[in-house]
Amino acid sequence: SPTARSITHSTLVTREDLLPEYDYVIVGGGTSGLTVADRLTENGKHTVLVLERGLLQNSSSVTTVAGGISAFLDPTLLFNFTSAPQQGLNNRSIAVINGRLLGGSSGVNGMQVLRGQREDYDRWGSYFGKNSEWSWDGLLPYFRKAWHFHPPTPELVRQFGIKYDPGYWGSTSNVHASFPTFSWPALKLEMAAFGDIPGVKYPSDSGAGETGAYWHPSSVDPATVLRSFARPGHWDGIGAARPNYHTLTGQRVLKVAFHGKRATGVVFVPFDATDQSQARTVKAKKEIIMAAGTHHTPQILQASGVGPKKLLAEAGVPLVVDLPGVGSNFQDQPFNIVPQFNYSSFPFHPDSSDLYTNQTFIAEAAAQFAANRTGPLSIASGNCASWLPLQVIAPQAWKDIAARYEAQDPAAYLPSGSDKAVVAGYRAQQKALARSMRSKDSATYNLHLGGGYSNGAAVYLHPVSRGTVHIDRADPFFSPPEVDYRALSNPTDVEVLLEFTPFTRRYFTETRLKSLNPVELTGPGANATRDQVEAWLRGVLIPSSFHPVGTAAMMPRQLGGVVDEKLLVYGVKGLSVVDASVMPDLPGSYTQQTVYAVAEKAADLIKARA
Ligand SMILES: Cc1cc2nc3c(=O)[nH]c(=O)nc-3n(C[C@H](O)[C@H](O)[C@H](O)COP(=O)(O)OP(=O)(O)OC[C@H]3O[C@@H](n4cnc5c(N)ncnc54)[C@H](O)[C@@H]3O)c2cc1C
Repeated sequence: SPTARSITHSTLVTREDLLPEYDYVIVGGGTSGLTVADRLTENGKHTVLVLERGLLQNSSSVTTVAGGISAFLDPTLLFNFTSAPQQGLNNRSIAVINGRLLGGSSGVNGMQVLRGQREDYDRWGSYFGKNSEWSWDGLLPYFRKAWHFHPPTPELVRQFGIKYDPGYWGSTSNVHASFPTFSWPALKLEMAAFGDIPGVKYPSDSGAGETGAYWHPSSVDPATVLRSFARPGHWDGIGAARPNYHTLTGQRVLKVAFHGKRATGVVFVPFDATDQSQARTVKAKKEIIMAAGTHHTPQILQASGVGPKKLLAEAGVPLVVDLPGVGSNFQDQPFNIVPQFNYSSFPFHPDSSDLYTNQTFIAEAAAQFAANRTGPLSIASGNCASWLPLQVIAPQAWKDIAARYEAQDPAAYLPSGSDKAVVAGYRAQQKALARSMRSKDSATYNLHLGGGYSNGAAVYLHPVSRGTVHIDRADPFFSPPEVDYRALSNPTDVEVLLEFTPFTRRYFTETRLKSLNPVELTGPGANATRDQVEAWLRGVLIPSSFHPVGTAAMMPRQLGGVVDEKLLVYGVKGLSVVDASVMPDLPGSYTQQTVYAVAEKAADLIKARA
């Protein structure tokens, strides 16, 4: 049975084959970059070059669905660097994980397909006033365009009561969202247990933009049961008919070249170069499109002279435009934030741990998958979870938490010396996020269900601490970016997280799950004081669920924005950003579905000004 997909290449060129000039040069052939490249080359009118740091990788670690982590465990597919020591986390440094291959992080992610709540996208538009085209209604057509939805099998629907509504999805994209053919029996009870908690809803579809508990698809092609990602979705096979589309892999873009304030080209070197002796420049007639992801897009912009004046001066980079927002407003979603619970009476068989411990079950599952690509090995990293508002998880405390947060001096917990535009932007976010904290329709807590006798996989969806991504002042081009999550730097994040543990305990021990005799295994202990819980959090929390956003935020320039509503970089011409870095703040979900939708919209914006 196939473990790797056969590929009809799009046109992979060598450095020697490059044209001297393209209409568009796209920096980064990842999730957003390949989506935009596909759409810009469709009508044959524009020449496009994609420059990608990684290689075309098609090993089974990329394509395998089962468990959803084989790519994540393969270091050849990932960037390899660590964050700044985190003061709020006992000075621990954290691995900064990103996909480094053609297809980017969509080629290594956990394949969970989720979108945020309506309010998230309306909030983005609100930063521009009342008439912004960025809104839930404005993005819904792009969510539909971005995904080809395949409903769950009738058997799975019957067994688990899965609700879905194809009206929230499309069926034309080559990026697929589908369900496994099998799921773990315990999930039915675990999902039902959320209904024992006042205020938890069961929306009609995971894509309805609502809070609650729901089943969601995975980015898996149901025809092959292999990972569906940006490369097969937007690149494989399309190039032969598109001589206007070139891709060059294994190249590290160092900077954007400018003529005055106009971006004219891109300077790049082979990925293993350690100096600029092999640097080449390729020109762009119309636009340079940044799609290198939330960590690398700000690095390249800053190294090009687009960023905070002071940082650039310290790094010896000549200034093109002082844009203090480049690399500020950095956000990701913390996990490892609640105790682990194990059920001591667990009548369900099989369960997900059987795939690791039960040799007979493993052999049967492998045989079933080899025979018809069904069964437990068709599950990626899971398909059901809850996405809950603060007032559901903290019915006593939410009002005070929101009020204290809103009353904060906006500069108090930003990096000292933050530019006044960055502070003003944070003030705008603070007001909007305080509204989200009070809303029944905005999720802050996520508990992911794995179908086993052990659980505690919570994610904090809307942290209010803000970090930074900066060039290494000593070596802006070849050193990795300095990534500082500044985790738990804002005390509101501690206040919110202190509510997560008691709520999780409530879910396991005060709902129908009580019948399974859950035991709290890890964590601060049921009798821990708030100080002890906080100390425990600082010792274990991981500040990234691999959902980084915000470092080239789409916000007004006077609010520290980097790109406008058309995704054009302020203060220069011919330069745009289309990746996750443009999200001004996090959606109440994981990020890939939104990245694809934003990229689809970006392609339309770029075509409209062609
Ligand atoms: C391990 C992991 C698990 C995840 N799990 C999920 C999940 O289950 N569900 C979900 O919704 N989201 C998940 N995500 C997040 C989601 O995949 C990302 O939000 C999304 O793919 C980001 O898309 P992007 O276009 O912004 O960046 P990317 O897809 O990362 O693309 C950036 C590209 O730019 C290239 N690049 C970087 N620097 C340079 C340079 N200097 N020159 C040339 N090229 C460069 C990179 O190699 C990469 O290919 C996960 C992410 C990771 C890393």
